[in-house]
Amino acid sequence: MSSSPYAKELLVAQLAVQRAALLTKRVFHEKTKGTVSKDDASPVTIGDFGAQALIISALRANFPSDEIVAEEESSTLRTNPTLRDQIWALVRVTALSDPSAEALLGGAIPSADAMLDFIAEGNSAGGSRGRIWAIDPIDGTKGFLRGGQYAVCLALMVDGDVKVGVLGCPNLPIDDAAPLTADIGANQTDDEGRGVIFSAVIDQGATSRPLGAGALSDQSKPISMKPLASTEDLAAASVCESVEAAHSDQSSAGQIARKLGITRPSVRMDSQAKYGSIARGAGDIYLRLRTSKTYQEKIWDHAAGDLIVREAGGQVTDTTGSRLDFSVGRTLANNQGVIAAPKAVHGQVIRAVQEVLGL
Ligand SMILES: Nc1ncnc2c1ncn2[C@@H]1O[C@H](COP(=O)(O)O)[C@@H](O)[C@H]1OP(=O)(O)O
Ligand SMILES: [Mg+2]
Ligand SMILES: [Mg+2]
Ligand SMILES: [Mg+2]
Repeated sequence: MSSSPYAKELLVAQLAVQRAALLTKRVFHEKTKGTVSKDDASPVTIGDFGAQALIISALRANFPSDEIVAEEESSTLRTNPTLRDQIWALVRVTALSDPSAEALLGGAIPSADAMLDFIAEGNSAGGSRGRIWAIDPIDGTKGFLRGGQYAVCLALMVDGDVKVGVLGCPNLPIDDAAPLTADIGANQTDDEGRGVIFSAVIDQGATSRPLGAGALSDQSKPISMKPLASTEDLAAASVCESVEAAHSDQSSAGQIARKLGITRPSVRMDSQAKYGSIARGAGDIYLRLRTSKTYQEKIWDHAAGDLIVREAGGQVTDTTGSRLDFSVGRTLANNQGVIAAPKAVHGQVIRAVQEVLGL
């Protein structure tokens, strides 16, 4: 193993994300996905819980004293043995089908109860001190359920700063040069040519590699944002935004694009696949404009993507132009929305955002 900073964290994170992504793919092909509604009416499936259990067990085997902020909690499973057992069966069969990374990932989870305990360990309050991992086991659960884009997301923060970010995107093309496709309508789950892991380590650049099983042979390729520099470049840019109108103000995004001279319709896709897509130059700009004054973005929805885009030559801020602040807990309480774009044009994009939003 190379001795560059965070080499072990990167390797463990990639293997854990890969294994969790295999689990989610398995769930997609099952008839019962165990979908239940959470208190906020958003869906969660056996895939979300199972992926979170696998990632936390891998982190615990390697970094026992790190803190973990993860999206899902285990309390509903403790009173729902049927759901718990479905997840347990899935976790076991996935680990068996991915044997070659066993040594690094710490061996099998011993029991269903131990699995629930792992899921529950993602309850850190976050903050500005020490090593904290952020996990979104399935980001874009709605996209996942409809066969569109979703991402398995893992990031390490140290003293509030993201140092390592990994995104597993099972339904994106492996080919970094493949054009963007909108999420709705197309079945994007055929295995052929799809499945990619984006990674970044602070000051070491960003990469992509195919998502597979087991050991990671060296197939990482450096990725970079498209080098937009001029107003003409901007006019040909493509904008990525959420599928869900409730997650981002699509009408303001349309006005911003027009102000920048952009003529192409925006590409709507679920999840942090948007960050990965612009980081490899398949898209150019990610706009996320808040729709409510009360919703606070969650750190697990942005930490990995933020680093991957910045390491690929992009700039990521909120609509006021401030960097995303991962140091204040489980949410981005200090930020409003997200604007990600190639460095050279980010200022121009922010000006258009502020004119349209009246900031
Ligand atoms: N009102 C909201 N504004 C912005 N993001 C939201 C909102 N409600 C939920 N989300 C989160 O947006 C993420 C998906 O983003 P995208 O639209 O880019 O695919 C999900 O993690 C989802 O969280 P949750 O898991 O709680 O549903
Ligand atoms: Mg969710
Ligand atoms: Mg999410
Ligand atoms: Mg999620």
